[in-house]
Amino acid sequence: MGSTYLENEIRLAVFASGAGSNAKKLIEYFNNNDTSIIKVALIVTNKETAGVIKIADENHLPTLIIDKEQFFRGDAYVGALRQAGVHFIVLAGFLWKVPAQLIAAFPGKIVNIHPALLPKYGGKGMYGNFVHEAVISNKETESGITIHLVDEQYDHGAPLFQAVCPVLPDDTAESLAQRIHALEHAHYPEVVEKAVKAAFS
Ligand SMILES: Nc1nc2c(c(=O)[nH]1)N[C@@H](CN(C=O)c1ccc(C(=O)N[C@@H](CCC(=O)O)C(=O)O)cc1)CN2
Ligand SMILES: NCC(=O)N[C@@H]1O[C@H](COP(=O)([O-])[O-])[C@@H](O)[C@H]1O
Repeated sequence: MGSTYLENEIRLAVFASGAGSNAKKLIEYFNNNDTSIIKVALIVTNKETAGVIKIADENHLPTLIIDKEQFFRGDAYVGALRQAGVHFIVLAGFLWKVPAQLIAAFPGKIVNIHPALLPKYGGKGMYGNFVHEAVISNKETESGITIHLVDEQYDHGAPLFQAVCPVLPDDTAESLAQRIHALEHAHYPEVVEKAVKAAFS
């Protein structure tokens, strides 16, 4: 994957498995801002049907579609990410566990957004509407988002930011997801910007 890019750019790879609404907000925040040296440079997905691919195409961004064998038992795509000049990784609805090899290649430079108030409602199986269904089932009166550094366990890395929203008595997983998405879109880009600046300061 050939790339030409400005030497002073800090290049992000956004990993996503789904619709990509967070990826879209990150692209709009960084790539539509002429004063930012931080840019989304690559979209990485494990799903050939992911909506995030269309978002990448609409924004003239390259997409890397990864497979399990190389990701978990090969080089974890470290070579391809280096060739693309990637400096920092942002997980945005990515549904595979990032392997130790990739974490080691980007120490302190991988962040994730989780649609709940960790440490509750995290871990294997806790993604998408499964999270919101568990929150509602447990009659929680509030939920929110957690943005954290990524370590080798799911949803275990150092927290960077949390925001809270109410859970209403008549909420469904879909209505709560909509409220959570609004929090994500409002906060993720700025928290990513702060984390990237801290990593490269
Ligand atoms: N090493 C890490 N990798 C990932 C983390 C992390 O914190 N450390 N966060 C996840 C994102 N995530 C929650 O925020 C999450 C995503 C997916 C799962 C999960 O249970 N996945 C299933 C597979 C689902 C599929 O393939 O469709 C599974 O592992 O069985 C839990 C949490 C991203 N990676
Ligand atoms: N545990 C991981 C997890 O559930 N991540 C969640 O996936 C959604 C992706 O939405 P998007 O594709 O529209 O950005 C987001 O709500 C994100 O918090």
